[in-house]
Amino acid sequence: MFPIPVSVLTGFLGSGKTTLLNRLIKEPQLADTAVIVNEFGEVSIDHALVERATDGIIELAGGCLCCTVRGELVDTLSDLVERLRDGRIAAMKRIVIETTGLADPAPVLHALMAHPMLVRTLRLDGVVTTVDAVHGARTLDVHPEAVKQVAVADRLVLTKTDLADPAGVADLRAALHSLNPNAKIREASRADDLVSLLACGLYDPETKSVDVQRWLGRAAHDDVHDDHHHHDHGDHHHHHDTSIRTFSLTHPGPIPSAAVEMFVDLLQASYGERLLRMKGIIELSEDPAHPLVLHGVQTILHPPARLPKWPEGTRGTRMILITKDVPEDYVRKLFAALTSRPAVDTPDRAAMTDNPLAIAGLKI
Ligand SMILES: Nc1nc2c(ncn2[C@@H]2O[C@H](COP(=O)(O)OP(=O)(O)OP(=O)(O)O)[C@@H](O)[C@H]2O)c(=O)[nH]1
Repeated sequence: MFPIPVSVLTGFLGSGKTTLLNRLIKEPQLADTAVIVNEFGEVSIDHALVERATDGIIELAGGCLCCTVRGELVDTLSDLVERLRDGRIAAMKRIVIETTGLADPAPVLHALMAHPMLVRTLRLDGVVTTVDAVHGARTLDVHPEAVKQVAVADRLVLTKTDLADPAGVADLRAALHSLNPNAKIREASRADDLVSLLACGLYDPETKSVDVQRWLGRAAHDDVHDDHHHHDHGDHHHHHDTSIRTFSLTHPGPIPSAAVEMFVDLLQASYGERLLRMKGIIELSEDPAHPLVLHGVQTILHPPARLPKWPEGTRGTRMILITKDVPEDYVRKLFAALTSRPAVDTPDRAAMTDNPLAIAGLKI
């Protein structure tokens, strides 16, 4: 039964991790796979979006997998191993951990390679990193986490090549190759043999760049000093990058599609690529029985999808926004106005619809 191979699935915000995971777990050969997804934000959306009828999906709540819930990841894995040992759960062939898009993968890998109990029972079997072909190059320039995710990978999966300009894709491939010459690059649209994507062999930091070895070393250092100086390691940019914020918006009742459209249009027009990620499950007035799933990734709004029914009988609208330099207060007021829940000093939807940009007291 042991050691159980563990795959880490990482990649920047909205780069297609869950989409790939959904394809993977449908493969019959991967039927006995436990999936651990890292939930971000206060409301649960990711769980609803991983398409699996049975359980076997474990959610880690709150924040970034690499820092705040690293302890929780270790606890979850230890607990899983315990339950396997005494037969409380059926044997599994593999564990897949999907990190959040902003996660620095180094501490997660370090935990898997250095934790005394986990190294005996689990075997890190590779890191798969998704890279969005539309935004990838720019994201690598702006977000150091994205560079690390690429650098630690065994396999790089290019997503959204169907939406990208081919010359840009060629440049991106070259950039990826120079960041991580040993990783195989595949296109999600062509990845027919999905199972082989996961089986990478024992994870070997030696084949990675010198930077990766330094990052992993740094993660070890973090462990030793965990209690004392949590936040003073320069590599943890997202802790210090206070301009990046995650917040959620909820509304208990249905929302007209025109209001949803206006909300998303205004946000995208105003903030563009600063709207790093938007993810929502929406109860539409026009069709409340079928949840609408919205995915925004920087400047792109993907075609909305419908779920056949509400997960766990929950209705209403939940949205998660991950933003850079976007005033949360403005977004909240806009959402309140469009959902006809006027906050103090905020006009209602009718007033907004007439002249949405002229909201008293609101500046973009
Ligand atoms: N056209 C196209 N869309 C894709 C592709 N891969 C993913 N998407 C879309 O991109 C959006 C985001 O995909 P997800 O799989 O949720 O991305 P993620 O990396 O899990 O996102 P996070 O929740 O931020 O971690 C969804 O609307 C997907 O349908 C692709 O290869 N082509």
